[in-house]
Amino acid sequence: MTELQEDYLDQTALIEMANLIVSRDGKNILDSIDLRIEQGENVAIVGPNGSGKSSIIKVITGDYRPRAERDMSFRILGRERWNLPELKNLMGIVSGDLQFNYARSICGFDVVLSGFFSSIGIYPNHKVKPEMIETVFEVMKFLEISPLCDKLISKMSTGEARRLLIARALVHNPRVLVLDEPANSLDIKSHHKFRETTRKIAACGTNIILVTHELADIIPEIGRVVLIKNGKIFADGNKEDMLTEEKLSELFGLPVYVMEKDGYYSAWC
Ligand SMILES: Nc1ncnc2c1ncn2[C@@H]1O[C@H](COP(=O)(O)OP(=O)(O)OP(=O)(O)O)[C@@H](O)[C@H]1O
Repeated sequence: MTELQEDYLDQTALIEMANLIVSRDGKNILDSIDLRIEQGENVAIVGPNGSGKSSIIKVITGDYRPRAERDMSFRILGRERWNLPELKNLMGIVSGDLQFNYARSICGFDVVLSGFFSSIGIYPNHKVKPEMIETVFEVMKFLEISPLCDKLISKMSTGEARRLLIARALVHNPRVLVLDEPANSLDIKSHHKFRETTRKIAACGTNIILVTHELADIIPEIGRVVLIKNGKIFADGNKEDMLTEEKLSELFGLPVYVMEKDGYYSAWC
């Protein structure tokens, strides 16, 4: 854990948003969002396609700026302003966009190593220190992906590449791992492996913020679910109270059936 991280180990919320609005093309894609996520809390953000889930993540990562309304506030660990290296130390991000950027010939080891430089691959100007190399080996071992060291990411399966990108996100030992639709296009076995990986990370005390429309992605360690609809928070609370047939039917606008088994949920209609 870095000094910066230790400084913030208090009761300050991890993320606080109040009356947060984001507009694009004259439309509020996020509208009056009030959201507080505590340190140590694992949260899933669930909603239909286009509801605003990824936009919330893009606000957190600084890619989208909220509108400067008078009563708007947005803080991460109590602070309104963060520079990129600080945010990078705090959060690891895995998204589909990132995987698309990596669709070329870079070996697994370099993909993970490039997490230290927030780059796509390793370049001559990167100063690679021995402790970075050690960390890459450690993280790959922890995630049980050491055999992917020499394999080109362009030749990996989607599941392998996804776990590699999680390793890339973890090299800084971040406090928070943000997963945006992480299990898209994974088959049943890869999905299982992915969930086991996420559980292992959560067990080590890393906060998980998961964005998904797939209930099966929500690991038992996630206790809170925020439902998003049309850019607004539709409901927010304990997983058991949110993942009900009544709430999900209203969220998706059609009758949804839900089943729970061993802490995992699935839904169909
Ligand atoms: N840069 C942008 N310019 C214009 N519209 C945008 C932009 N980014 C997002 N939107 C719109 O905002 C809405 C919310 O998008 P967002 O990607 O946050 O949804 P989502 O819930 O993550 O969807 P999905 O599940 O399909 O990934 C969508 O209608 C989308 O078209």
